[in-house]
Amino acid sequence: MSKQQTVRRHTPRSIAALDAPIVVLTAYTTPMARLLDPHCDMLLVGDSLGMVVYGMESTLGVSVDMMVAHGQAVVRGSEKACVVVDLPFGSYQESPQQAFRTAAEIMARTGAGCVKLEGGQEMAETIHFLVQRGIPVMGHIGLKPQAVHAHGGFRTVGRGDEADQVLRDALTVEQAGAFSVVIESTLEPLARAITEKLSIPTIGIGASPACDGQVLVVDDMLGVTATPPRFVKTFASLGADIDQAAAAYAQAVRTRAFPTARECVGMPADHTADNA
Ligand SMILES: Nc1nc(=O)c2c([nH]1)NC[C@@H]1CN(c3ccc(C(=O)N[C@@H](CCC(=O)O)C(=O)O)cc3)CN21
Ligand SMILES: CC(C)C(=O)C(=O)O
Repeated sequence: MSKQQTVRRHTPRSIAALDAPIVVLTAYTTPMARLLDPHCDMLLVGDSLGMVVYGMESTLGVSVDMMVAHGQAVVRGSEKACVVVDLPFGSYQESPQQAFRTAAEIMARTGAGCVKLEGGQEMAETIHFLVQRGIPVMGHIGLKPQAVHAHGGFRTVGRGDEADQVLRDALTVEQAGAFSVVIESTLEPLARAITEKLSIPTIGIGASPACDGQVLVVDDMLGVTATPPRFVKTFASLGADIDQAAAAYAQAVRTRAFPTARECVGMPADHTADNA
């Protein structure tokens, strides 16, 4: 976005080498990417955009073209953060070859330097296939929203016997060559065990402070989402601000308090002078 060449963008390699807590937020648009970029190590163009931006009930309806459009927007609006784009439902699960074609298309069309895909052991072969061919991959284990129907809803994963499977997932994802892994909606002891066993950074969402980094959906942390997941902390109340602003605008229009001369194009100078 900028003409200066001084800012070097984070890469999957430089992210994997960070030892401080890693700061990640989702972003879906250029103006939001511009605002978040100075503060984040990574920006995730998550397929959560189907729910957050488009009002879908799950992420299953998100297409490659939607991910490309929003991926392009976020790459344009950022210069320092590593941008990672989700592979959407149905675009990679069939085979490693299908995953490669989708990841290559997304990276070629957006300029993003890596992709994220959901899955543990069952996706190890696919992750390995991509990584061997030059595509850095971020894994995603625990609650996998694209498997919401198999999970039986958006719920905590890794209670009891399930914990062993999630730990195996983590180890195989690392072995397959992922540079980092998202852990979603798991209990603290499991997230801690995984983070201790892995040498790649773990990025938690609803997965405790034991992780190497944290990610939240930006609309959730800004207080825009009507009913966010329980693990969210809101750092602003933009939903309330927008409500107030819309109410003030509506009243100004209805009372003709807006626009005044200063907000009009091409008004004579003697009219605008009062408001200058
Ligand atoms: N706005 C938004 N924020 C997210 O973090 C998010 C999305 N959308 N969409 C994709 C996935 C789905 N995620 C979710 C969504 C809901 C819960 C949730 O409501 N969980 C319940 C607990 C339910 C249970 O354990 O039975 C909660 O109360 O937080 C969790 C993760 C996380 N991701
Ligand atoms: C919730 C995060 C981790 C995600 O995968 C998404 O935004 O789609």
